[in-house]
Amino acid sequence: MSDAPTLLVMKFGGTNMGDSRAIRHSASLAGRSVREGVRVVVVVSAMAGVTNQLLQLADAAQTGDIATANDEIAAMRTRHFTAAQELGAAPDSDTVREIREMHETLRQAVYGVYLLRELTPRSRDLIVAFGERLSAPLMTLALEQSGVRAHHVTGGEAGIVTDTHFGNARPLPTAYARIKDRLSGLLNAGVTPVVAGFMGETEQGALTTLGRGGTDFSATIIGKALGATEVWAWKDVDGVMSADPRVVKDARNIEVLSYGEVMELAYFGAKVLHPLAVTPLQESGIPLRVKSAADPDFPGTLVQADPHDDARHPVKAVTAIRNVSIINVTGAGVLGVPEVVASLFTAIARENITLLMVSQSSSMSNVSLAVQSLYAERTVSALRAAVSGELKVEEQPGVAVLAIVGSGMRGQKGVAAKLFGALANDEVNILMISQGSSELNISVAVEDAQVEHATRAVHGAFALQEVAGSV
Ligand SMILES: Nc1ncnc2c1ncn2[C@@H]1O[C@H](COP(=O)(O)OP(=O)(O)O)[C@@H](O)[C@H]1O
Ligand SMILES: N[C@@H](CC(=O)OP(=O)(O)O)C(=O)O
Repeated sequence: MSDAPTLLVMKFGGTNMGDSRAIRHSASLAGRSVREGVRVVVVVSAMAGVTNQLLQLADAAQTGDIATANDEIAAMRTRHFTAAQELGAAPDSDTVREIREMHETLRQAVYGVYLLRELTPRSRDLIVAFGERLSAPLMTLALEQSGVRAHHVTGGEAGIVTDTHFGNARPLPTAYARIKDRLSGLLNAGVTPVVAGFMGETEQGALTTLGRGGTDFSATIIGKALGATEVWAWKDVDGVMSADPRVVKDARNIEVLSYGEVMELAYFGAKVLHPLAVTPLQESGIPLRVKSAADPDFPGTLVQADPHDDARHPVKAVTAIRNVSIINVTGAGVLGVPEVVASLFTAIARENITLLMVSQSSSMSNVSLAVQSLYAERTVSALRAAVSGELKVEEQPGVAVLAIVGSGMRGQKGVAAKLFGALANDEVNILMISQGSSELNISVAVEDAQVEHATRAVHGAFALQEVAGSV
């Protein structure tokens, strides 16, 4: 960064909000910049594990198991009370009262699901967003305790107005002016806004969520709205790594990535960022920094507009999506008819299912589609309905998609050969192959049981442990 930042949006994820110690440390990271005269907006995720717990208890209520749902809510309340107490909240404080009231509202919402035995995407969103609504007051408390004036708001109160795609909502163009309007007052008054991430609300005021991992997206939406100097996503890793460090022990931090590269990585399973997180930053060119909360002075990964290529190392990272199914559509001759292929894709689009990979045999007797196994049944039914018995539609489960990513592979010869060679040496069978015309990635479908050692083999073959981060 050449100039000192004037406004930073800082995102803290579930791990960095996991307990009172983690929250106090996160608050100290934000406080450090505030004390240096930087205006900071803090965006928080739910305490680690809470989002999954909320999803599970909502399902329990829907199936009639209200006792389990209530036990989970009680355990969650204890966890938030404990954190508040450890952060110094008195039993009669605003924070404790707010946490108590929110759990009561949550209990009522879950009871409604139990009575109706119905969990709509809209009610699931309302329930699942309580995690972030509950962690925001804890961050405010920690900031106030460290001498930073702070005030928390929900995503809707912060101005994040979205469409009505519950569970996967997108900001409306009007959101940006509204966010600026809502948050500037606090910032101008010297108050640090704490925004509950992951959520927005419709024009009618119904709560929406932005998809799993959506707090990254909340932060970049706010960053764009306020014209932030940078957006900082604090993580439990050094930055974006050359592979998932849980799978590849010697994965290295990548110093610089382009928006496009990060999107490919996130799309192909690198859980480190939400796939759409960089999209709000693309037009304005605002950089995103992925930083380690454990090592705040380490520069982490800078994500920016320009590619930063190193001709010697065209591939920057290897990543994988697990739990994938290949859907094979076969039927000699029929698939050669353009209308038939069009009807397959129309059926998929109608179901709003994301295709991870597509390939068609040149004899036109087979089309293979890779989808997350979660959507396999729906995909098979939709395709069978679309081709009405003329073609065979079958699921092949137990697949994973492995991708190598890097803008430097554009026009480079031998990259695919090296990938296939590494997989062959490791006795990994390739089920499908695809390369986008942008040449930012090459992806292959392999058996899920082989994906971890395949990832390590590919990481080694491209010598990522030696070069990533040293560009
Ligand atoms: N290429 C990668 N680089 C860094 N982390 C990765 C990568 N792929 C997967 N991960 C995983 O992503 C995790 C961080 O993402 P996440 O837990 O969603 O962050 P947070 O909740 O703190 O925002 C890491 O613990 C790591 O295991
Ligand atoms: N809590 C939400 C949103 C989120 O972004 O969380 P995290 O930052 O912990 O990945 C989720 O689990 O999906």
